[in-house]
Amino acid sequence: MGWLSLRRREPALCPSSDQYKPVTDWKASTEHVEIIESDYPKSDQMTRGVITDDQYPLQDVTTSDDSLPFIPPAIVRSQRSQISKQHRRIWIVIDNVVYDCTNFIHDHPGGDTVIRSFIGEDSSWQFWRFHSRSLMDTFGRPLRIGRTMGVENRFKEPPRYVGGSKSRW
Ligand code: HEM
Repeated sequence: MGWLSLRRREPALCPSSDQYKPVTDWKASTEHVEIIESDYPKSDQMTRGVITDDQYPLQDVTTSDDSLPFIPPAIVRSQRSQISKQHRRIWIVIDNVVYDCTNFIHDHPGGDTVIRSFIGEDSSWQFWRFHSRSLMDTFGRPLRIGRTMGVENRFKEPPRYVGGSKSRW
C-alpha cells in the first residue's frame, strides 16, 4: 500500500546540441510506503461473515465509548450480507458505536423490523428521533460491543426546521 507518483526525470544533456533537452518520458516511483493493518476481514470471514459471540462480547457499561475495542467497518457491514440467520449478528451503529441487538431485538418496543432494516449500518439520526439520551443509557449502553468508523447511513437526514432556521435536532 502506498502512494505512487509520477516524477519527471532531471533534464538530460543532449550531446548533439550541447543544450539541455527536456526528457518527456515519466518514471513511476514509490514515494511513500506504509504498512497498515487491513480493514478487511480475513477471507473466510469475508465469504461467510460468521462472527462468534466471544469474538465481540458485550462490553461493561462502565467502559467509555472511546475505550471500546475497534471493530473494522468491513466486519460491521458484513453482517448485512450474512444470510444464515443462525450466524447473523444483529449489529447496528449509532454515533460510531456498535450495538449488538441480537437478543434485544425480540424485546424492542418499537418492533424488530426497524432494527433489522439497519443491520450492519449506521442508524444514528433515525435512532435519535425516537429515543432520549437517558433511554440510550439505560437500554442501549449494555448492548455496546465496540466502536467503529466509516459505516454510513443509507438515508440522508431530512433537515429539521426550528424557528425558521435549519437545525439538526
Ligand atoms: C440500541 C438500539 C435500540 C435500543 C436500545 C432501543 C430501545 C427502545 C426503547 C426502550 C423503546 C421504548 C421507548 C419508550 O417507551 O418511550 C424504543 C421504542 C422505539 N424504537 Fe428503539 N431502540 C433501539 C434501536 C432503534 C432503531 C435503530 C430504531 C429505528 C429508527 C428504533 C425505533 C423505535 C421506535 C419507532 C420506537 C417506538 C417509539 C414510540 O412508540 O413512540 N429503535 N426503542
